[in-house]
Amino acid sequence: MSIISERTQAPSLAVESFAGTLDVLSRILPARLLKPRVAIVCGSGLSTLASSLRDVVEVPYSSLQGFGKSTVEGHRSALAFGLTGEGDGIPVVAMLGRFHPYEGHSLSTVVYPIRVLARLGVRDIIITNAAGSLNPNLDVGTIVSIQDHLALPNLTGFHPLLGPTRPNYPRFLPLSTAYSRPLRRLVFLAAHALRLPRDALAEGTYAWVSGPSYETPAEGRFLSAAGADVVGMSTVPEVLAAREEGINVCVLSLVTNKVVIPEYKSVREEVQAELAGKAIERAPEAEVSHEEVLSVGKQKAEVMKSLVAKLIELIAAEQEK
Ligand SMILES: O=P(O)(O)O[C@H]1O[C@H](CO)[C@@H](O)[C@H]1O
Ligand SMILES: Nc1nc2[nH]cnc2c(=O)[nH]1
Repeated sequence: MSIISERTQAPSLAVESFAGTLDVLSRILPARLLKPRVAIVCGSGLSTLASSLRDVVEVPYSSLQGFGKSTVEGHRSALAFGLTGEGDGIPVVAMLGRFHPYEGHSLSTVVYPIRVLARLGVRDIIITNAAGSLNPNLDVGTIVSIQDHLALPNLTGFHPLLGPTRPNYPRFLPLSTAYSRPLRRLVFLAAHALRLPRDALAEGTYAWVSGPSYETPAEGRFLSAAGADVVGMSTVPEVLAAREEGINVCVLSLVTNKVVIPEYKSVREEVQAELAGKAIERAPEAEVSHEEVLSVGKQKAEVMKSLVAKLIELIAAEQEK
């Protein structure tokens, strides 16, 4: 998959086979689950976000035309339809696993499920991810409500909305209000209702990179200097497709590791200190791993789950107004 082939394949049109997908869903799902009002995208290690749903019907991606297969550990490959909240319940759909371009998926495949969710009637989407911290104030375990993004791939031609103009879609999508302010407000109200500690939830900007390598320290400093607080390899294409489809977007990043390590010191300083007989303060040389990312996801699963469940309740109440 090269940028050129992405450009020339008219990505937004290539794999659209909505009728088939919707037909399968309408045959499998009971009527009360077929029209979800809110969707969740579960990030790396966060599939348990859907475990608070009841009356769940899981539909494997393999049975849905146009869907790829998630190949990353910590991502399953199914849609989970279910209910949350009291009484009749609020119909919700969760993507248990997403697609990343680094897996070899085209950008059109990456965003295809979002377009299907739009056709099911989803009006609000909560997109979650695991991310590295670029901001010294954001510690591992912090949940970050994303208010903006910095997407170098988009600015340099790797963009999910490239392709011929389509009827009923904006040619030039504005993004200045992509991260819904009303939904971000509800995130903080949900945290308040749950009495989460003040530092459990922060606000910040997400940098999208293609991966699959993690950042070098210099890349981390670069993204931080450019204004990003956390970095990850997903989410932004989904946000763009959701906005193009008219869905309100809320993004929650779980900080799973630090990318910018403030104590960074040069080897030269270390050697000079050593030669001068001074005590050597070695720079930490930690390496991030996907196992570490998944393990933080596991540790924080409960708090993420309760925040998302409360947020859905508040969203549903707003939808009813
Ligand atoms: O963004 P999600 O899918 O949560 O996953 C994040 O974790 C993986 C790296 O550990 C990358 O895929 C990165 O994007
Ligand atoms: N690019 C990137 N993605 C991540 N996902 C979880 N942690 C990281 C990280 O440090 N960098």
